[in-house]
Amino acid sequence: MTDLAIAANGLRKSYGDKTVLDGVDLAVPEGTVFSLLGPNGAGKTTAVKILSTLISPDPAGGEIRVGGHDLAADPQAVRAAIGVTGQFSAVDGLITGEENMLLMADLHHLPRREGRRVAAELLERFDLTDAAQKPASTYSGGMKRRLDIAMTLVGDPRIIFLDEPTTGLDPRARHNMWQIIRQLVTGGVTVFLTTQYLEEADELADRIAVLHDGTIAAEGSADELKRLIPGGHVRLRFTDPAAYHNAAATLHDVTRHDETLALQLPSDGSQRQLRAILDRLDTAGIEADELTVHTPDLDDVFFALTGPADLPHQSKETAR
Ligand SMILES: Nc1ncnc2c1ncn2[C@@H]1O[C@H](COP(=O)(O)OP(=O)(O)OP(=O)(O)O)[C@@H](O)[C@H]1O
Repeated sequence: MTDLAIAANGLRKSYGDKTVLDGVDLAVPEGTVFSLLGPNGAGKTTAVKILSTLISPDPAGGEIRVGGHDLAADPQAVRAAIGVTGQFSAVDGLITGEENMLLMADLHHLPRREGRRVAAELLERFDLTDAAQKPASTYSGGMKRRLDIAMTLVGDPRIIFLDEPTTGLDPRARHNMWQIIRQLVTGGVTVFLTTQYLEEADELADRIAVLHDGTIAAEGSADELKRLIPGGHVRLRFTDPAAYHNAAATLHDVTRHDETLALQLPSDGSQRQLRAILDRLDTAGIEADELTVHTPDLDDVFFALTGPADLPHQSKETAR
């Protein structure tokens, strides 16, 4: 158990008769990124709030340990070991970035000189030195998030909870944030990340748990989760109806889409399989106008596990 930064057995939380978490087990090794993935309202923030001692779990659940400390018996020790950056920023817009940092240093009872040193170092590390004397309300969304994380790091936490850290950020700011998270982990910090972005979990997380209906519907690395579901296929499109019909008769195991003159074949996307398909077409003298390979991604896993999306799912296909 000692190498687990976070360990929870049967985490439960209900509000009235609404069960939000219905027995969630978590095991997050030190120095790794764990991502809790789930649609709106799945209970991600609730899990973060419990693990960071902001709210209590239902008493029926099992033991929860964070940073090696029992959450129920020693919440103070847990608080000392963690940092939390929520969806709603802790940044005070009326004061400057530097003043926000110094406020955190005071909260952590750092001596004045030490507080100034830590604040300056973190502002530099998060590329906020130039903006340090400006009111935080003038910062962009990405700058505010960076300041928020910098403030979290003042207490030098070994475990950081990041609740949807990139929601609302533009792609550049999101990639910057990913870089920051990777650097934190390189420095030995454990990151518990909640996100609605599958790409984010895919990029960052060592392990991903998909939260659905109050329980973990699946857990594993991104690759393990992708292997859980079938869905790899090759799609061939034709403009010539005769070529389309010939191909449908020549190839095995095809699904026909007569309206669009498209054929779909199950495939793992390997070179060997693609060559076999193309060889059969060549031998029959048939030329497809377009060939695309679809490999399952985390979106497919997510929809397979949590039910259909609200919007029609746009399949991601790689043209070859
Ligand atoms: N204090 C509360 N009282 C009653 N219901 C609550 C309370 N806090 C959260 N809930 C409900 O619990 C459910 C889970 O909420 P939570 O904020 O944990 O979801 P989430 O996965 O973080 O969603 P989002 O991605 O939208 O932030 C929601 O249905 C929410 O309405």
